[in-house]
Amino acid sequence: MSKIKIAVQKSGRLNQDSLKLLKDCGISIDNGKDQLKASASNFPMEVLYLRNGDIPQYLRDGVVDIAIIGENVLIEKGTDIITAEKLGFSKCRVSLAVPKDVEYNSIQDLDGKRIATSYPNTVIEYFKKFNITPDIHIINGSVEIAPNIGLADAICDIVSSGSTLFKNNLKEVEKMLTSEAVLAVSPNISSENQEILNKLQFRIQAVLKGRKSKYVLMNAPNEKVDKIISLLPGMRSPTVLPLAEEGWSSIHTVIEKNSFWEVIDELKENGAEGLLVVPIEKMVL
Ligand SMILES: Nc1ncnc2c1ncn2[C@@H]1O[C@H](COP(=O)(O)OP(=O)(O)OP(=O)(O)O)[C@@H](O)[C@H]1O
Ligand SMILES: O=P(O)(O)OC[C@H]1O[C@H](OP(=O)(O)OP(=O)(O)O)[C@H](O)[C@@H]1O
Ligand SMILES: [Mg+2]
Repeated sequence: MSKIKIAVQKSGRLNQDSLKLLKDCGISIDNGKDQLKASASNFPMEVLYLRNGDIPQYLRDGVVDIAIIGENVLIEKGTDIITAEKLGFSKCRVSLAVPKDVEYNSIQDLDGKRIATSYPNTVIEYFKKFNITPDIHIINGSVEIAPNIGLADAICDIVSSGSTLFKNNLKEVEKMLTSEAVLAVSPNISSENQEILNKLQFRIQAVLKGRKSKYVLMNAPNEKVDKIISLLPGMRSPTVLPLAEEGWSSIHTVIEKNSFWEVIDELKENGAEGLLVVPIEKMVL
């Protein structure tokens, strides 16, 4: 029987969340120490641990069928590769930054300036829109140090909290793109492995929907139930069950994770008591 080959980052920012996602999909991977290849014991899958930056080429060559990779790397090196699913972790942006004390009005200020980056194609594409040809210096790490050591006038790199920029006396001046981890697919995937991918994607979607939602339970006097239901931003109509105590009901529903805080005060004001918010492991609609 065929097995789908998935590339997961060997070490770095994506590694743990990628393995956690597979685990939450019910896939057990037999990991030996320092192994670069591992098999799943309960799903037709082989995991290859690779460098994030190398993955687009492996997908193109068909060495792997699918991968969990930073979207920004696909934009830089793999515009021909299909994104099957956004995975909701490793969120960041790719930005241009200049030294804090440099005056910056528009991107035209960077015309003729030296830009240090690990993402040359992304910079070239972005500058094309403004008819500027950047003077790019490719660096593969610690890009933020470049202006301080006189290697460049500006940088283009990943920004998340902004603390690396801050520590290096830089300010973000252009947000070029946003990125998160994605499930990418080789253009050469076989039809057999495409079927396995469909099964995996079904599981991933159920896990991601579960992560975005909460199961909410509360008690209320019967005469307040209709009003409370009207306040709940639910999936469908909530479940209402009678409590052992005469005249009281329990209301159950699923709501989007963050919307709970927006409605909690109103629910309480309208008679809801004993509210419970419970995580959801998987959700199939
Ligand atoms: N500070 C950050 N916050 C959130 N996401 C980030 C951050 N830095 C990087 N990422 C995302 O995680 C991905 C992997 O980053 P990481 O620094 O671990 O590896 P890398 O240096 O790009 O790759 P390689 O595996 O080739 O060494 C990036 O492509 C980006 O999508
Ligand atoms: O805005 P922040 O939250 O400070 O994050 C941004 C930093 O994170 C990444 O580096 P990472 O820590 O992955 O180190 P690396 O250069 O070794 O990949 C990125 O290259 C930035 O330097
Ligand atoms: Mg990094």
